[in-house]
Order: sequence, then C-alpha cells, then structure tokens
Amino acid sequence: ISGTVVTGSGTGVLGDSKTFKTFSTADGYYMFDGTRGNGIYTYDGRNQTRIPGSLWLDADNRFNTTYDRAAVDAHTYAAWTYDYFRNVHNRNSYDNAGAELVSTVHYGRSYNNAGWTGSQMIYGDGDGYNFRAFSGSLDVVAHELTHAVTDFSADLIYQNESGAINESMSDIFGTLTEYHFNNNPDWLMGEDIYTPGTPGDALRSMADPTLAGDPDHYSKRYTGTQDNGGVHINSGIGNKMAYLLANGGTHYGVKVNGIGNDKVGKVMYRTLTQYLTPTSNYSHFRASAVRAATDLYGASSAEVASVKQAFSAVGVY
Ligand SMILES: Cc1cccc(C(=O)O)c1OC(=O)C1CC1
Ligand SMILES: [Zn+2]
Repeated sequence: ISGTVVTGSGTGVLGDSKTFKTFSTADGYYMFDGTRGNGIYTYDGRNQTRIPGSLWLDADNRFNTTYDRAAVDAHTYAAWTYDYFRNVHNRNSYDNAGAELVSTVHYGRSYNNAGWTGSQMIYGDGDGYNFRAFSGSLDVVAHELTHAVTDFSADLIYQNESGAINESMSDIFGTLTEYHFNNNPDWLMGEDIYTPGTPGDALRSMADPTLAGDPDHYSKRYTGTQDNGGVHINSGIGNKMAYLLANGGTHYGVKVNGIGNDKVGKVMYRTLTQYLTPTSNYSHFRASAVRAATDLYGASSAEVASVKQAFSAVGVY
C-alpha cells in the first residue's frame, strides 16, 4: 500500500499521552512505523489467538479509546526499545539486520501473559485484577524484545540454568531500557501492569528476588521441573548479580563496588552477544562476563573486579 509516514498521538494503558509514527493511506492510518529498521508493525488480535491478526487501522490518527491503549503502548515501547538497542549498543533490531518488529495486542481473552513467539511479540489484556494489558509496561516490552535479541545471539536454551540466564538477560535489559528513558525507572519487573489494585508490588524484584520467593544466591537455586526448570525462578540469581553490579552493596557478607547502569549494559550486552552459548550455565555466565569486562576495561580494571565480586556475592564461581 502507498502512503506517508506521519506522527500519531494517543493514550497509553496508564492514561498517559504519547506520540508515535503511523502510516497515512487512503484507508486511514496504520500502526506501521517505517522509520526504524524494516518497520515496526502493531496488530489487533481482536481477543482471538490467531496471530498476527489485522494491522491496526485508525480513521483519524488519534488513538484515544480504551481499546486503543494497549496498541499505543505496544507500538511506542517497541520503538523506544528499538532505539535503546540501536543508540546504546549499535544493534539494528533484534537480528542486527533491521528485522521487522511485530506485536499483537488484545491477544486472547483476559490473557494473563505476554511473550515472544519466536517471530513476534504477543500481549494479553490481563484479567484486570492480576494484570492490566501487558504492553503498558516498558520493562515488559523490552523484556520480550530481549528474548528475540537472545535468540539471535547466545540463543540460550530456554530451560534450567541457560534458561534462567535467558530470563535474567530479559529482565536486565528490560530494566536498563526503563532507566534509559527515565520511565519511572526501578529494579522491579512489570510493576506498571501487575495487580492494578495494589500499588507498589511487581511481578519480580531484581533488588530482592526473595520478595517473589525467588533465590538471591546460587546455593538456593530451584532444581525441580516446574517453569522449564525454574527459568523465572533462578533468574533471581542473575538479577541480584546485575543489581549489585550496577548499584553496589554487601550481600551474604560479600562487598560489591557498583559500576553503574551504563557499564552493566555494556558488559551484559557483550557477554550476551560475544561469549554466551546455548548451553551456558551460571559458572560460564561468570567466566563470560569477566571476559567481556576484560575486553572493555582491562584485566586489572575496577570493573572486572566488580564483576567477580557480584558473581561471588550470589555464590557463582
Ligand atoms: C508474564 C509472563 C508469562 C510467561 C512468560 C513471560 C516471559 O516473557 O518470560 C512473561 O512475561 C514476563 O515475565 C515479563 C517481564 C514481565
Ligand atoms: Zn521472559
């Protein structure tokens, strides 16, 4: 279809106003952003589970109905996450070749999940009690897109320790993206869409994984078969490591000197894209992060020392 890139405006899941790129055609305005990579496309799942659904079309380029809100945030936050990986890590979309970013909102009925299907993002509306529409949280959108980056780099197998590292990387870059845009940033995951009736809680806390019953030390790792061998449980070990590496602190008697968010982003991005492999476990995660930090800052640098301290603090050697 022929048309022109224009700027649309609308209301997000939290009632906030934002603008984003749309495509003006004879049919109306599509949620297609032609300014980033091979394009960002947002679809309407129409509360069915057929994907991708229909490309979002609006009559007047103003997206202010309640039904529009999930699409506004999925489209906007996909663009922001694209910009984070492009501008901060020089990566052009998840495949580093400009791959189209495809999202489907209103997926299923009261669906309390979000995910990366292997080729696109899907966002449920939530049941309105346990969750609000999942695209309403920037850290969630960046979490899902990071799964795509991981699949096209380390390709960490989504089970047991490699799966926990896969999950932790998604939480890490979800949080770093939130800080990059200063979007009410914190080391919580999904706080904006989790239990709308209960302020201040979240799906997970990276600062204190034990709040969700997840381990904050390797000695406390889950070794059962639930959750693909605890990928959303043992991610707490990597999450606590990253939190300490960025902010510093003493954990189980081990002191960590913080290096700040930006350096954590550089070390973790290089670790993910240059050293981790599909079968990496936590011990290999430590070795890989030490190598990445050594490449970036030198073997005798404070940054390398902090990486070792952070992994030691969570019992990984
Ligand atoms: C809510 C949810 C359910 C199942 C898998 C995921 C998944 O993407 O791993 C998921 O999304 C998250 O964890 C995002 C960060 C809040
Ligand atoms: Zn995930």
